Amino acid sequence: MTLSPTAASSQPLLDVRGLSVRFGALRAVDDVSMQVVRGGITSLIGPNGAGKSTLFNLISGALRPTAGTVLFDGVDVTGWSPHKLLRAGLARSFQITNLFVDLTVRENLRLAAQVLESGWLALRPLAASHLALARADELLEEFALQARANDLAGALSHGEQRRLEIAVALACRPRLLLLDEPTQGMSHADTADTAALIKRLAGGVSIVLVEHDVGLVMDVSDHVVVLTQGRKLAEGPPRTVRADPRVQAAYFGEAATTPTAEATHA
Ligand SMILES: Nc1ncnc2c1ncn2[C@@H]1O[C@H](COP(=O)(O)OP(=O)(O)OP(=O)(O)O)[C@@H](O)[C@H]1O
Repeated sequence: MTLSPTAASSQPLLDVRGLSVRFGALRAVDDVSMQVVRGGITSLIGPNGAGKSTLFNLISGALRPTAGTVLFDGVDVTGWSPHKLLRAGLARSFQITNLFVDLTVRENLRLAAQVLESGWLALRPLAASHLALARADELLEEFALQARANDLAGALSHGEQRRLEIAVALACRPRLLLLDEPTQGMSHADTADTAALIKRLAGGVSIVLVEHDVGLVMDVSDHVVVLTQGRKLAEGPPRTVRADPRVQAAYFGEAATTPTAEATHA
């Protein structure tokens, strides 16, 4: 499927308008609007339970909103299935890895890349899927996973699995990539590598990042959106958001005023 390129390139790639969802009485996401421009990294931060993953679920089609719209490249994609969104160029990675642990690393990438192939080609035997195989090999190289290509995904280290997860999400060459806590559970070294990887990827794909590591967010982001209790509290460039007293009070707390935190994140 191709989205009609009616929009000027100055139009936001993603335009979320008044998005809401309730779970019973809980307004998990409450009238949130945000825009993602083409290129660069937009991060979504907020305390536990703020609604970050739920907002990702609404944007990526895993949940249907009770109100609001999602425009992707000018097209109303509200309520589209994750698969349909993926084919349109919107992919996501998950907080908990979503790999086929009993398949090899290359197989995981090849299966993900098959979305690239349309119509009858996709029904051909897997071995004949040349495009997908070529894309898998490209990603193995790009993500420095060649040495692990024939190992089961379940045998990878946690850091390698998270890296593979991002590679899988990129297999179909999306225009927008939603990354849900890519450094969760990672060592300090793996986190630093992931920050560098995210920066590098942003040259080719627009990224929306949910991340608890505020230092990483302030380092890699072009734009930061802060959620609390399902609502948008603030947004702007990292420095501006960091300095916003409402954000400091609601999210950063005391740490934001300490010299160490300022030196690290400002
Ligand atoms: N399927 C669901 N059913 C009921 N309540 C839910 C459901 N999913 C999320 N919630 C609730 O919605 C609120 C927002 O949760 P969400 O996971 O989006 O927050 P978050 O900002 O991603 O948190 P965290 O940083 O801990 O991952 C929380 O109160 C959570 O308990």
